[in-house]
Amino acid sequence: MLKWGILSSANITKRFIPRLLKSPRSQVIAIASRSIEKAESVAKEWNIPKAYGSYEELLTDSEINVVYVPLPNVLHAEWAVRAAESGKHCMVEKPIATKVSDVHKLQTVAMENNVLIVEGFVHLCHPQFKAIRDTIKS
Ligand SMILES: NC(=O)C1=CN([C@@H]2O[C@H](COP(=O)(O)OP(=O)(O)OC[C@H]3O[C@@H](n4cnc5c(N)ncnc54)[C@H](OP(=O)(O)O)[C@@H]3O)[C@@H](O)[C@H]2O)C=CC1
Ligand SMILES: O=C1OC[C@@H](O)[C@H](O)[C@H]1O
Repeated sequence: MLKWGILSSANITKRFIPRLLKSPRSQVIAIASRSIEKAESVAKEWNIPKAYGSYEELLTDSEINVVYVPLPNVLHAEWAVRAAESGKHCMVEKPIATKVSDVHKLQTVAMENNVLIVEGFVHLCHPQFKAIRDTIKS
């Protein structure tokens, strides 16, 4: 079972959380925000059991085994590293990082901590790219 912790009350969580709640393989355990009031408000909206007033606190929750990182792009690598170092798998919003050196760091930290770090690269599944692939093949 994927037991998710969500880092922030980003707008995209309004689209991500309802999809997760439909998945039989996922449970949303906690949400964190820099503001405990915001975290509690999002938690109440979606019946998420735990709310934290800092991202650090969420990463200490041993019930969570995968973290969703929808922070501003420049913070993706830092928090993916911190999640991996806390022993948690990580799904990072696109772009996974803003520097090639950070991508290399993510590869290293994932291997060292035996976790997966994946990018939520929505465009791979977009119909327009399927159409391009189909056109190239034909
Ligand atoms: N896959 C997809 O289809 C889409 C992906 N995205 C990606 O998702 C990510 C989030 O986008 P979006 O939802 O628009 O982001 P928002 O600006 O709505 O949210 C980002 C959140 O990050 C937190 N945060 C932490 N530090 C800062 C800071 N210094 N300044 C501002 N916010 C901060 C805030 O949460 P809090 O206050 O709760 O701590 C804030 O709500 C981006 O990486 C974007 O590229 C966006 C749209 C679609
Ligand atoms: O990456 C994206 O894909 C889906 C869009 O709705 C979103 O605005 C964009 O950031």
